[in-house]
Amino acid sequence: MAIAAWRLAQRWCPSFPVVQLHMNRAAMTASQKDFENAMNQVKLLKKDPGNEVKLKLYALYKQATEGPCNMPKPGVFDLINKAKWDAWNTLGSLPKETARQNYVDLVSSLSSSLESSSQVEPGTDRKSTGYETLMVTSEGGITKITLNRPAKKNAINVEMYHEIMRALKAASKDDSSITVLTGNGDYYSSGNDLTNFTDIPPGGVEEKAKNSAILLREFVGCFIDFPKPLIAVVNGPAVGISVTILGLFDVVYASDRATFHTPFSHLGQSPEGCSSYTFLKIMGPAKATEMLVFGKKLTAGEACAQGLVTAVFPDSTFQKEVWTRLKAFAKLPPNAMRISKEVIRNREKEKLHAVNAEECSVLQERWLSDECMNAVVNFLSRKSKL
Ligand SMILES: CCCC/C=C/CC(=O)SCCNC(=O)CCNC(=O)[C@H](O)C(C)(C)COP(=O)(O)OP(=O)(O)OC[C@H]1O[C@@H](n2cnc3c(N)ncnc32)[C@H](O)[C@@H]1OP(=O)(O)O
Repeated sequence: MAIAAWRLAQRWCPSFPVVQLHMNRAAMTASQKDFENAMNQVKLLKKDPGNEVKLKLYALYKQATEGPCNMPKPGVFDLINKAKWDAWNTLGSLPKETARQNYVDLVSSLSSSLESSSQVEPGTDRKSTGYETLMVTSEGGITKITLNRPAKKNAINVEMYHEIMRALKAASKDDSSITVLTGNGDYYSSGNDLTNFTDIPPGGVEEKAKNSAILLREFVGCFIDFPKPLIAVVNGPAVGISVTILGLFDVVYASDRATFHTPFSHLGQSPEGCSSYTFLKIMGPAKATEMLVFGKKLTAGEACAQGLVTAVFPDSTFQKEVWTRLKAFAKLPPNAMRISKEVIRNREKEKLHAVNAEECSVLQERWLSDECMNAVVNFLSRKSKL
């Protein structure tokens, strides 16, 4: 029974082994008082812990107070309640006491991780803390922004969109010469986190679509306006928005393990990241249509042949070869590089902002379509994958 509960808990809470350690050490279950304290602590958290954690907290709370989920499953379009139901239902027959303890432990690990992430690491000015979804370092003239949700294939949730914008703004002002974006783990990024669509505000799906279009426009705008050389180090497969914005990078290096996939039609969506303009310029309309309309997945070699990728390296030597080049670039005079980028890119900026605005407004409509909603529901209910 205890092993079953442990396995179950591991499934819904990746940090569970850590939590479990605390439990074993303390060899006790949380009292009702601990549980109530934890509930109060949640209200005091200074930072939003994100949807995934909120769903875990919800599920554990329900399990601890009501026991196993025996409510009828909400309809497919009732996205929020369905996500909540799924989270609770996943806990199966986890005993109430264990759920209560796990709730207390999760809140405690959450409070300490959110507190510590806002503290500056003593004795170093190289690693920027205060990011939940990224690792940001600055060293030897290179600011490196690493997408850091490997367990989710570096899917970009709302928090990550905001953090990337924050990191880019900081990098544009710091003393580095070049900026690099890469991914931690086996993926570069699986694109937009599809659970972003489940957090529906009081104004309903229309408000959600409007807010998402505003966020997307601002996000892509940061790439259009980024003033220093921006290099993508594509360490593995890239999907959706992580591919489209590559057209706004100055150089794209890829491992031969990387693939480039923009399955917008499959998802009932349409191109973003200015790809409806940049991809046509880079690879011509027919190849761009194969990717953006028909969702053709390119190998790194194909993406390189089509001009989206600058160079491809064998995965075994990828990091070594790429970083040797990047370190050499970072030694070049920074002002000359910035000004050259300005000369190359500036005349396109106005056009790119106009394209970005148009793409976002088309997408705002698309997100409300049955085609898009069905695709998201199918992914979230584990019925489909790319
Ligand atoms: C607000 C601005 C909006 C801008 C819009 C942009 C458009 C796009 O970016 S469209 C592209 C959207 N991305 C996808 O459709 C990818 C969906 N993911 C998949 O099809 C598969 O996960 C994968 C092919 C990428 C990987 O498959 P694999 O079998 O290797 O791994 P999984 O077990 O599926 O993944 C591990 C883990 O990660 C979760 N996950 C992966 N990608 C996403 C994602 N894009 N959104 C949400 N969650 C994702 C996956 O569910 C697994 O989670 P669990 O371990 O909890 O089951």
